[in-house]
Amino acid sequence: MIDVDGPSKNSAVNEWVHDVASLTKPDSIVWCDGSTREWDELTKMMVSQGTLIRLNPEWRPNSFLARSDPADVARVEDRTFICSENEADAGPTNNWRNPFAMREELTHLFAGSMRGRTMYVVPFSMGPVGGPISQLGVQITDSPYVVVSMQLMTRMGADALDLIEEETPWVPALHSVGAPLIDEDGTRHDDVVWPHNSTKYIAHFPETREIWSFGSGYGGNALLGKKCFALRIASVMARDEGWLAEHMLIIKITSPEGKVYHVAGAFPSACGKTNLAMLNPSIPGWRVETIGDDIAWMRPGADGKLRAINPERGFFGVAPGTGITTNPTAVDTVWGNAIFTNVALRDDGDVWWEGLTPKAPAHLIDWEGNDWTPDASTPAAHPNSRFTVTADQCPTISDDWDSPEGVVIDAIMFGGRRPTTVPLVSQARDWSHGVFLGATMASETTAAAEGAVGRLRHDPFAMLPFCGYNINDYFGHWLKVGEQLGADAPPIFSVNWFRKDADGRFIWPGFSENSRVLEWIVRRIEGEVEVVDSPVGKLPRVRDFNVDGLDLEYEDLLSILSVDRSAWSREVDQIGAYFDELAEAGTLPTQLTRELATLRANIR
Ligand SMILES: Nc1nc2c(ncn2[C@@H]2O[C@H](COP(=O)(O)OP(=O)(O)OP(=O)(O)O)[C@@H](O)[C@H]2O)c(=O)[nH]1
Ligand SMILES: O=C([O-])CC(=O)C(=O)O
Ligand SMILES: [Mn+2]
Repeated sequence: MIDVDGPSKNSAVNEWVHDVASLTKPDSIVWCDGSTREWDELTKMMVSQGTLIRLNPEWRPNSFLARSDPADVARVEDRTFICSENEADAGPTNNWRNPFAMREELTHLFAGSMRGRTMYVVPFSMGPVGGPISQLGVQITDSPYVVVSMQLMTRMGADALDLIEEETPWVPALHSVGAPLIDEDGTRHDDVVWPHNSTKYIAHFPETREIWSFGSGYGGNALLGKKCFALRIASVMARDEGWLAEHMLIIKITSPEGKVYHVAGAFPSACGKTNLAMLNPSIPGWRVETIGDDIAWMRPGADGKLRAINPERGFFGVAPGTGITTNPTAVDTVWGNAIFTNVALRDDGDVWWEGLTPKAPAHLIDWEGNDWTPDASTPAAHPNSRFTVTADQCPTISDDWDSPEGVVIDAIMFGGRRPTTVPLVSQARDWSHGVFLGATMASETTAAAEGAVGRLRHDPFAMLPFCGYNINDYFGHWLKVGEQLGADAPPIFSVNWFRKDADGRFIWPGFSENSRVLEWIVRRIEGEVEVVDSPVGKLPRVRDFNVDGLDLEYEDLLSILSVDRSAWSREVDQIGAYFDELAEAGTLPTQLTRELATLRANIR
């Protein structure tokens, strides 16, 4: 029998751990302290079990490769549920389940699910430990891979546990891979390299601020501080408390004049946040530093300005396409102390993925553990393969990246993967138009989630898979925050790096050249450049756009800086249909229908 007297000062934490252990029946319980020793022991154990492969320390010290089961490689959106008491509160974009029914179903699944395994208790802080915007949680998991990943991705361990006093709010986050090693009749099985269950549930209870995740060991399904807490549960907290929990990067920009700006940007999964967060400007005199690459918590501060923190401690970044030319900063960041999941293994014991170097090595072991040569018909690394590493290893990390009060946000960007229609950059006329730009974002799907890739879908605010409540109310909440900020509300911009030509090639070179767009945004913040008014927003005058040294045909630049009226006329119809769909399951703010009417009138 397990003792209820746990090490937490909060009796509810100890009781919950006790109750979960009684339900899941692990062999043992370990309270994680986040120490180097714990990391060393767990990684060593996983190497001996085959879950991790130690990379050659000469090239990649203290680093590991994990190969997941091919059936557990990405977020599972169709298995993700918002279990609010009323279905209407989950809204038109979420899968809903009755919380009582879901709890019952999950209780059955979790019963005995940790038999033969160790149950780890992982206290963590999202945001700097003890910070005014930070939040505390405790994850229970039977996956040591999740424990070491949480150590890189959150402030995990003894310090976080210490802060959870009897009355301190904390979020319980329960996780099991759902692969017990002992049957009910007592038969013991051998473990597999990547245990998971073909039945998966990523369940959220917004009213009681709880997370239950079953059956997956991968990324956003299993590292519960990230998408489940810092976005889905936090978006509900933010609605109730007047702040914003967003799928956004945060950067610090220093102009040649030495003036500093902080910019936040929402892009859907695998659409360029990490790359922009680590941008190496191609234009002289400009500097970009990293604050966050995936999540921003933003709050109107005492001075009335919008302040943001990155609640994470590390990066869980897309590997393919991250290379020495596209993102040398990320390549430098992962020099060591990193976990790589589903990338390829080189013969010299280092890692490789498509796009890391221009030429593939002559021989590799691919992400499924098979021999691979450059003439293979499948990629060596899975398209959603990832690196996990702490942010403090990033050479461009900003001094204020872990400032507990956060940084003042001077501009907000929204961007999707749009091969047509949406210009390279435009500025919203005002906050309400900016909310319309966020609400009408669409993007081609990527490998970050299970399902077809390259299908255009609406992804409002890049939050489609992450908003924990009714999206109509979420739009309303954004409008309210704007009203509160008033004249201090930052300007909002739409960007699109992904326009393609008739041959399917990207027109805009992207990556470090995106600094030219940032320059224009800064010039707009300063009121130094005029705009061209267009039906879709304020566009740059071509003469203001810095093209020095840029390898791009003038015609091509014009095409991505202008409005294609016939494409926009189709877009308006699509937005209209989407808004109708959303409004069937909630109250779409009238400001947004008005914005659409204005756009429709102007585009004809
Ligand atoms: N063409 C083009 N591709 C880009 C650009 N920026 C990023 N990408 C590609 O987009 C893919 C994903 O980019 P990331 O920056 O990792 O995406 P993310 O938004 O951080 O994704 P999540 O971690 O899934 O939320 C990579 O393959 C990049 O190479 C760009 O400016 N132009
Ligand atoms: O959650 C994940 O697995 C990775 C991620 O950032 C996303 O999908 O947006
Ligand atoms: Mn993300």
